[in-house]
Amino acid sequence: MTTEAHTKSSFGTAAYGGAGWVPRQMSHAQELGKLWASYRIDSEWRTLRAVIVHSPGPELDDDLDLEKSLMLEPLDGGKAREEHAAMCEAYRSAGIDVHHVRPEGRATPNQMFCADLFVMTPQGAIIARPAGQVRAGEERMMARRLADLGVPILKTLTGTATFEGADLMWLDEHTAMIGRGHRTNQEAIDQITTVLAEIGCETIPVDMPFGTMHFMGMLRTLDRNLAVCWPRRTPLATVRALQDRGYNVIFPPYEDDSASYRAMNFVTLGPRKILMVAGLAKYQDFLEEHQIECVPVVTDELSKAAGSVGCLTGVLARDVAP
Ligand SMILES: NC(=O)NCCC[C@H](N)C(=O)O
Repeated sequence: MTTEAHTKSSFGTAAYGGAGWVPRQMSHAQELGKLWASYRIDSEWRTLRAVIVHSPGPELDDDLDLEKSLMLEPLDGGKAREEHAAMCEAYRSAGIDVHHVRPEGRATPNQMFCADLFVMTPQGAIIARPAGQVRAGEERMMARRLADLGVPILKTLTGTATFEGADLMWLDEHTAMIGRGHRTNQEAIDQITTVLAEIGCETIPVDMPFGTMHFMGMLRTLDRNLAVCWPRRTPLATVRALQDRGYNVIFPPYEDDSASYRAMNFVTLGPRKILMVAGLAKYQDFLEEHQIECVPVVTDELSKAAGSVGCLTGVLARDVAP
């Protein structure tokens, strides 16, 4: 039977461009905080508002093959979980919202390193594509949770691109620097350069030395005009780009690889305030001499998995430039 709706012409109706049609009113950027959640970052130092973490579960109790699972030493799952819970509490005490990935099924042992699984931009997230086979798919759990939280996903990497979020740092509101190295390849840099250009941002790639893991370990930003870099490891182009933007670049005392790595693995809570690994008195003294307020958390057990505060923390939202 033919109904009236099927015989009447659709020409001139709103659905086909007629006078009743109301075009979309706002740009994507304007819709952040309205249709989409307002999570975004345009710096590494403005006040931190929200993070995403994965609190490790039974996956750390397995008898892990250290090399295959990219760990440094066997770790005690119970202690690691306690340390992780204390880190989350430190964020909450600082007034920061803590979201959890809650992966479906049993998590993989590195799922807790959330900083590697995405990176935020001024207009949404870029989903990472971890370089090692053992971490493949962790990003899917992150993407699902980000979508649930209302975070727009600007890009999921394709082809054979590999990128880990800890390789991208914001130098200013319009400029990101990416470390090309063990975890992030040129194909990923090309794709990220394109997507960031679409939102008016420039991408500067720099090469990292063999034997290093992430760019995060070479550059941390403490304030609008203060950055800390790893002596002799940070690319010249990074230090110069920071100085050109008015940063005072400081270099902490070098002790040994392990201590220096953990010392750089902090998260900036806001201008001149950081959440850092406890037990690094020399570095803490150095930072305090530069008027940095340090909030220490113990990560002795978690560090055996080759990552610490910075790696465990997916930064979701900071205040943005006015
Ligand atoms: N950003 C980081 O430094 N993440 C640490 C990742 C450790 C993990 N075991 C890995 O090798 O991928």
